[in-house]
Amino acid sequence: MRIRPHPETWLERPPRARVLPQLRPWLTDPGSLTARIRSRCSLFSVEVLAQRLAVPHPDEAALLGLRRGELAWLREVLLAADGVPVVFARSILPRHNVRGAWILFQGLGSRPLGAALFADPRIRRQPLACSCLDRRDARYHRASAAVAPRRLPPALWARRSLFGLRGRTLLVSEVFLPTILELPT
Ligand SMILES: C=C(O[C@@H]1C=C(C(=O)O)C=C[C@H]1O)C(=O)O
Repeated sequence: MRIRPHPETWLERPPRARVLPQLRPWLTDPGSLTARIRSRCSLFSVEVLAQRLAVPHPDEAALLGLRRGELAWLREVLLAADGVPVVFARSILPRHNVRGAWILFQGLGSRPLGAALFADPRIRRQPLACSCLDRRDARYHRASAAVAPRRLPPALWARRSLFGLRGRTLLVSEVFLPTILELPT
C-alpha cells in the first residue's frame, strides 16, 4: 500500500507551544543548512540515498506547478555531523529544468547542494515553511528507512522552501532528526 502524504499544514512559523526552543533556529534560519551544520561539527558529510526521476508527492507537485503523476528529478540525502545523520533532505526539480538537473545530479555527487545554491548570488530563496510530519506522511517513512535500524520518534519537524534561478524552481525539504539537538543551537 502506498502511503499517501498526509494533507499536512505547512506553517510560516513554528508554533511556540509545539516546538522545542532549541529546534526553532534550525527551522527558521534562512541561510544554508549545510553551513549551519558545518559550523557546529568537525566533519560534515552527505550520503546520497537517491538521485532519479520520480513522481513527487501531490503537495510537492502543486508547489512546483507540475501535474499529478508528472515525473521530476529527485535527490534524497542524509546530512551527517561527525558521522551521525542529523537531517534527511529531499530536493525536487521539474524535469524540463535540464540545466538545473545537471547541477543537481551530474555535477554534485556527495557535495552538498547548498554549496552550489548559496554560491550563486542569482539564486533566490522563497520563505521557509515548516510542518510536523508523522507516520501518515510518506516522507516520514523515507526518513525512517534512511536511518534504520535507528528508531525515530512518532513525529519529526521539517522545513521546506523553493529556490528560484532565472525562472527555474527547485523545492528543498529538510526533515530534522532528533540528533540535530545534540549540536550546539
Ligand atoms: C539547500 C541546502 O543544501 C542542503 C544539502 C542538500 C543535498 O546535498 O542534497 C539538500 C538540502 C540541504 O539540506 C543547504 O545547505 O541549505
